[in-house]
Amino acid sequence: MIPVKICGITNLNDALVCQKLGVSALGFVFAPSPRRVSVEQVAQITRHLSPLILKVGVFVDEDPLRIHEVMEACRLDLAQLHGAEKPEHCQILGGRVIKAFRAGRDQPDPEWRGAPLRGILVDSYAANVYGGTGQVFDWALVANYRKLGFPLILAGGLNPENIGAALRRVQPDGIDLSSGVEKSPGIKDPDKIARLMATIRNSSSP
Ligand SMILES: O=C(O)c1ccccc1N[C@@H]1O[C@H](COP(=O)(O)O)[C@@H](O)[C@H]1O
Repeated sequence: MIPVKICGITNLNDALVCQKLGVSALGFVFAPSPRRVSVEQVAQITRHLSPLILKVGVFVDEDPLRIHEVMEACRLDLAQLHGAEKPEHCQILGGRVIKAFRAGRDQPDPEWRGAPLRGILVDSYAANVYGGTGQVFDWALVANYRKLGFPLILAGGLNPENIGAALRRVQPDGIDLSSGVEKSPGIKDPDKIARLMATIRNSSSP
């Protein structure tokens, strides 16, 4: 089954629901967002989670030394970078990085080839917002980013209704959802997550 990341977790209950439903990774947003969380909140949540689920911090143009501090304090496995960060950032973070590109907006410049990354994420572009837009982009644009040669995570407006089509069309190495599985900004909807996981499970059975 394809690895699933649910982003914008703000409370332990939502995190435990995701863990129980078989989600592979949880995202915590440390950038301006209706889903923004503090270091203290995330440290409290992650101490109750299985060591076998990945914990990911989401940052926008944050000082890499600060990111490192936050990752240590919150026991995070990876940093997901949504701003104008450069490959040097990823080096400082020991390569424990997923770099986000906004489809059609951020160019997959050659400087990223061979950068110390675990993978790239392709998200939608919306003016003045760095993520969590709830908007789908033209999936044909993914081809441009695949050329960088990293495992590719698809994001941007995914939800239980469109996930089947997205998997068939893009065949990503992972998917990332935030607003499409919420009741309201920052509060997840267990029914939507259960439907999402059931659809993915059915679409990956032989
Ligand atoms: O979720 C946020 O609020 C957010 C804020 C700033 C940067 C990234 C953010 N989340 C990431 O945005 C994409 C897509 O979200 P959506 O499914 O379209 O709502 C995803 O990669 C989240 O990790």
